[in-house]
Amino acid sequence: MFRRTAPAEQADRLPLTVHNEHPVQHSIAIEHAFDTAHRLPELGGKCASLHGHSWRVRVVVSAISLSSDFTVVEFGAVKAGVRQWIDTHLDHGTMLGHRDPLTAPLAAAGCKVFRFGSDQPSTGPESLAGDLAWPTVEAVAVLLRRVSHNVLRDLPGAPPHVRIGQVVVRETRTNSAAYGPEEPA
Ligand SMILES: Nc1nc2c(c(=O)[nH]1)N=C([C@H](O)[C@H](O)COP(=O)(O)OP(=O)(O)OP(=O)(O)O)CN2
Repeated sequence: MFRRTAPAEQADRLPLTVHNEHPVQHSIAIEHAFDTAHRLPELGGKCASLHGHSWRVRVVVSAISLSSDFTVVEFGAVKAGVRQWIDTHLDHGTMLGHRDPLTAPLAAAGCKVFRFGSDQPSTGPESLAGDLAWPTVEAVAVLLRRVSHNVLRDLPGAPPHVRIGQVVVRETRTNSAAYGPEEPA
């Protein structure tokens, strides 16, 4: 015979869980698009040639409970911060490995260049990709999760229980990479 594990009148007061493992979470997501070139010489073939993509990024922000205004965090503030960083450092620019010989001529021609894998700057935007040797879509997802984390950290009055969840970066209609905790089912 089927038996309840708790009396019905107590059930509403039990902690909410999914599969008894993950706490139930609230999450929101913001998206942005940017047009940026890259090349991946270590992969060889056509990826070694300088080429561009219309990239899309989706950033999940999650919280175990809502703030007093019944939000995880206000959309606009997160979106503005992530968009501003991407538009300043990546959009209409070129992402290269730091030893890529194209870096110097592109920069000399006044083109925006963002170097991955450069451990030279210990601060500044490129330091966020210092341990990422090449601008693969996987590495761009790691970079943009770090960027999103910093945006959230620097929001005035950011609630301490709010976290950046999974970041998904899409470089083409068929190719994408995700980084960060999976969203609870
Ligand atoms: N794991 C990864 N593999 C590849 C990456 C990457 O970042 N991570 N990047 C590339 C290239 O950037 C390339 O632009 C995309 O490659 P590919 O899908 O082979 O090319 P198409 O978009 O032209 O593919 P079609 O679906 O045939 O049009 C390669 N691999």
